[in-house]
Amino acid sequence: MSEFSLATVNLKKSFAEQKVLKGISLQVKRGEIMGLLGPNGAGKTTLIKIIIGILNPTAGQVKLFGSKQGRNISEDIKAKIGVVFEESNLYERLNAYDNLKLFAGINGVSLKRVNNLLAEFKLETAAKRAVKTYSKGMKKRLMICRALLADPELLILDEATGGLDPISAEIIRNKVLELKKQGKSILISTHYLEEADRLCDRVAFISLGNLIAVDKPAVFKDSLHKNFLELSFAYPASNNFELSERLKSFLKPGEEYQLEDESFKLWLIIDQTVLKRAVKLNEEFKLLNINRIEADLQDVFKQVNL
Ligand SMILES: Nc1ncnc2c1ncn2[C@@H]1O[C@H](COP(=O)(O)OP(=O)(O)OP(=O)(O)O)[C@@H](O)[C@H]1O
Repeated sequence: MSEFSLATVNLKKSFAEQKVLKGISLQVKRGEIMGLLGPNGAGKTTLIKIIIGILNPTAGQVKLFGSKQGRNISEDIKAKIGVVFEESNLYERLNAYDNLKLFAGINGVSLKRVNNLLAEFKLETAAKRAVKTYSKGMKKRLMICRALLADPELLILDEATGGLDPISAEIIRNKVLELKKQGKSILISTHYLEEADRLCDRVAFISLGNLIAVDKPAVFKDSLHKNFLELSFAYPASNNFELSERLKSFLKPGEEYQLEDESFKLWLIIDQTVLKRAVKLNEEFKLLNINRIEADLQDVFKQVNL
């Protein structure tokens, strides 16, 4: 059994003169949640379409569960993959139950599983209502149910969590984490960096068809060395010049301050001396607020896509 559910090897794709993928080699391990991040037009959807065999690559290879794929992906491999795209693939006039029943019939899946999925995704009470009356979040939950009918080993979500209400987003997130616990692999393409940070074991940054970097979110964030204590102190705006001079002499290189109406803020680098220095300031000024500021994936995204 291969360690990887999915591997692409130097995958390239051109549409006429436009080189959309320029040699992507990406691996998703079993039991791993991999995030695919990148600006609009980076090539994320094209990559996913090649992985599941909707598009053929111009060059390179896709390996699924250890086996090299040719032009057509075999039916038994297809059955191990569930995919959710941004656009709906549901029958709007049918209700949720009949939608799933239809696809369950095609895939030889039991009606018990249909009922279980509707319950897990909190769609039981609406199951007999036409899908056209559903909210965006409910439709998305149903699309995921559809993708999970055949209990796939690899679930691919392309922009599947965008613009959802918090309840639907939470149901989907919890389900993704549960699937991971069962040893399934999940590839998520998303613009929601906070979500990628919370969910993904590793994230891959794609820009202009190149794979820029792949690593754990924490490794990317740590690499930015953004780790500050943000302190706010009260200060009557009487002698700003004197205060500025005082703060300039206090701050280390890389630290900053900002004067506000009745207060000032400063950002101290978190190191072994930070608490001692914060206490010293607190003897001089009245402390209003204290926060820890760390890099997030938004900062990493900006850095990577410069
Ligand atoms: N069938 C096609 N024919 C021609 N060009 C295409 C085709 N499909 C995609 N492209 C182009 O390939 C580039 C990458 O598109 P893709 O949809 O893969 O990006 P993406 O990273 O998924 O973007 P987004 O985040 O906006 O969904 C875009 O410039 C797009 O116009």
